[in-house]
Amino acid sequence: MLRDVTFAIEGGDRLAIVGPNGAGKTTLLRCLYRGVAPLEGRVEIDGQDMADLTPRQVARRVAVVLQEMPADFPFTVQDVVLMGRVPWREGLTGWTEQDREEARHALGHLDLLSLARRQFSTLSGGEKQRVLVARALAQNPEIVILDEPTNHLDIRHQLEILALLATLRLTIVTSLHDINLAADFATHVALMQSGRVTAFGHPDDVLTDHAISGIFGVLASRQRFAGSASSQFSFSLASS
Ligand SMILES: Nc1ncnc2c1ncn2[C@@H]1O[C@H](COP(=O)(O)OP(=O)(O)OP(=O)(O)O)[C@@H](O)[C@H]1O
Repeated sequence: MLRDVTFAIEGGDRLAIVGPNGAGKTTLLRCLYRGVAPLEGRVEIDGQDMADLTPRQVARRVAVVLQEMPADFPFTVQDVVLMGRVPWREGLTGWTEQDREEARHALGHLDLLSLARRQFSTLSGGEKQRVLVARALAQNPEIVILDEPTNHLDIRHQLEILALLATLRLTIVTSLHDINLAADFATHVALMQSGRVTAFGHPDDVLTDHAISGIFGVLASRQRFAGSASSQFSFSLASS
């Protein structure tokens, strides 16, 4: 259950939702892409209540990359990425050249062209994750919502996917467990605990030692490096 959640982001912002297991990150994301309707309150996109939009109107503006992957999915990588074009399809016509071009472009962006003809079900977890991001990009959305997009990825692909998302002129809303990745990637952070957003703002203002220590029940300490904008959190158990 979410309570008292109010925030706004602008086009082009990158929002990371950070918080412990069960804090409500996935539930908040579901509300944002209209996977569930809020019991109270509303989600607006450009001042319009999302509930007033058709699923197709939402899908043309918002692409979603979820953690759950279909186990047995008899499609090739190329087919899966083309599915991102469904909201743009008119009537019962087949794929247009533009659909195929958008899909190719997205596959190239995610370094997946060599896997285009493979069965999706035969890919590794990380490869599947990249295919689902490619499908979201082929959808040509304004907003991409991702639930733990780096979950199955090795460190290089984690950095690559977040760097790619950061270079696209899209609005990104993503849950992230890795606080260091969130601090580097996001323009805004929403810190969540027990269904509430307890802090919202610039990563430097929200991701403080005190806030992270309190919310996760650990000792968090952020080290900043001389002459560099980057920083690194280190963590230890509060009792150790
Ligand atoms: N469909 C549901 N019915 C009942 N409770 C639910 C449902 N979905 C989520 N919850 C509960 O709501 C709370 C928030 O869950 P949510 O999945 O949003 O957390 P989360 O922050 O994404 O957690 P995690 O980091 O573990 O993925 C949890 O206590 C969860 O058990």
